[in-house]
Amino acid sequence: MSCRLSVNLNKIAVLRNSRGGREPDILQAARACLDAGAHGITVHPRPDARHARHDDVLALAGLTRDYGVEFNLEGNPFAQARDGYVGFLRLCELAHPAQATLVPDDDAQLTSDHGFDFTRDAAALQPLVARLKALGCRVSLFADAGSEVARAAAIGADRVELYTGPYAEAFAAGNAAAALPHYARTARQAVAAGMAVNAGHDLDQANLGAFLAAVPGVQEVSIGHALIAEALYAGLATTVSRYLAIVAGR
Ligand SMILES: CC(=O)[C@@H](O)[C@H](O)COP(=O)(O)O
Ligand SMILES: NCC(=O)COP(=O)(O)O
Repeated sequence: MSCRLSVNLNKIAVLRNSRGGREPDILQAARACLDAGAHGITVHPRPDARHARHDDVLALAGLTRDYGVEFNLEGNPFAQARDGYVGFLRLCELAHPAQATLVPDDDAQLTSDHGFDFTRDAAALQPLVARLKALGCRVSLFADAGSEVARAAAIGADRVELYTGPYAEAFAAGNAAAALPHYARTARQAVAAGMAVNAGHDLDQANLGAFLAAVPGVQEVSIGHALIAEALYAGLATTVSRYLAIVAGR
């Protein structure tokens, strides 16, 4: 099966949140991605609500249900509920995402930057994975290349999502050939343990092809930061032309 693309809309929410109000509208962005053929939508709400918020999650859950596509909700299942954030498990109970991707990032992190330590975290993860599966969610665990992914299967995970940040860095430095075998080996181990493989973080139009060519069996990539940046460049010329037409007609 070919790889599926889930578009992460966190950055649309960041831009909107920077001004308050509704623009850019995360639902309009989601519709544009899905109308263009994207296979699903991802968001990664964080407890401080700097990205997608609780209301975005519920609205996107409805929209993706209407489109009949996958909604992938990412988050740290250990983060405490607090003002404005009900906690990841509760959010999954409310939104019923098709896929829940568990990511061990803490509040101080700018963005996700590592996968789980499956040996250390197994006992804590197992009941949470079971609860999510009882809700009907496919469960994916964020994993570093080279980590003990076979243990993720023992925890009950359906998939692992390979954290591709280090690959993206290596690619930018011209060292992709050194990094890719670690990802390929980890992907094979995951499949041998009975799971499927997703991948994400800092993937872009430049580095994605080489990754998919080298890493077997990747079923889904979730891409946000670079995709939204690339979309800005792709759309700026058209948009500037439209403004020029308006000011020229004054
Ligand atoms: C798990 C992962 O890698 C993504 O959810 C990523 O964290 C999204 O990017 P931002 O943190 O920049 O929103
Ligand atoms: N799971 C990775 C994701 O959703 C998007 O990560 P990025 O492309 O914003 O780095």
